[in-house]
Amino acid sequence: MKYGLIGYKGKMGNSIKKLMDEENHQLVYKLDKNIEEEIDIPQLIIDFSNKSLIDKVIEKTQKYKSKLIIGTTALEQKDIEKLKQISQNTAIIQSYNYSIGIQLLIKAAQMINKQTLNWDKEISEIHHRFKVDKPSGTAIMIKNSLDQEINITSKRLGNVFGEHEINFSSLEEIITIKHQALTRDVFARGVLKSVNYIKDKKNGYYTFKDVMEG
Ligand SMILES: NC(=O)C1=CN([C@@H]2O[C@H](COP(=O)(O)OP(=O)(O)OC[C@H]3O[C@@H](n4cnc5c(N)ncnc54)[C@H](OP(=O)(O)O)[C@@H]3O)[C@@H](O)[C@H]2O)C=CC1
Ligand SMILES: O=C(O)C1=N[C@H](C(=O)O)C[C@H](O)C1
Repeated sequence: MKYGLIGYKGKMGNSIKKLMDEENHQLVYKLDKNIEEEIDIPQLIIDFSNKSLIDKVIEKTQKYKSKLIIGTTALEQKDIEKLKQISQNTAIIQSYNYSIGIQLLIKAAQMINKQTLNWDKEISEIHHRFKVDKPSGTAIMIKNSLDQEINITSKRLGNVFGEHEINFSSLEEIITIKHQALTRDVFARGVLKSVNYIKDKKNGYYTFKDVMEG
């Protein structure tokens, strides 16, 4: 598939390009801070850049009439609404976390949450020192999946790829569930899975949960 990569010089961009190359996809459009290169019309745009670029991402998706897989976090509700609007004319997959493990963690958390409604709950996340947004998009996604106000604490340490922990506590016991990303490739592999999912989709707004249940 001919694809474009926005944020292609970044940590995720590098990981995604490596895996897309292995699957013989062709990178025909690149956009990063100091470069824009168009070799051909991309059928799909993949965006792992920065929320400040969202209008440019939408503009390019509309210009090329391409499909879109977006992983950039810290989007505002108005940005999500714009993506849903343009998904009437193309297929879009949006997720703050493309790892299979986090989808399973959310399922487990929802099951536990149903049985512990009056328990104390806390979400904590740790990421590398270069991460510009706080809390992580994944922590927000977990909180939203439990549909209740839950405190989130964040740490920015070294080169941590992504750790998310949820604690459920009564006065007599604690349940802790945790996910650790050991490589950025875990997210890139979820993007590859999403590329195969979106191939035959005409239009619509999808999440990585839809891809997993595909
Ligand atoms: N959904 C998921 O599964 C995952 C999502 N993410 C998210 O993906 C995004 C990127 O993460 P990561 O790759 O670690 O970040 P990086 O900072 O390594 O990469 C971001 C890239 O986008 C470029 N960029 C940033 N701002 C602009 C701008 N205003 N104009 C043009 N280019 C810009 C950066 O260029 P420069 O380096 O020159 O600033 C860089 O090349 C983040 O939002 C992160 O939270 C990360 C991992 C997994
Ligand atoms: O910036 C990162 O690295 C990550 N960001 C995403 C988030 O904000 O949840 C996903 C993952 O945890 C890695």
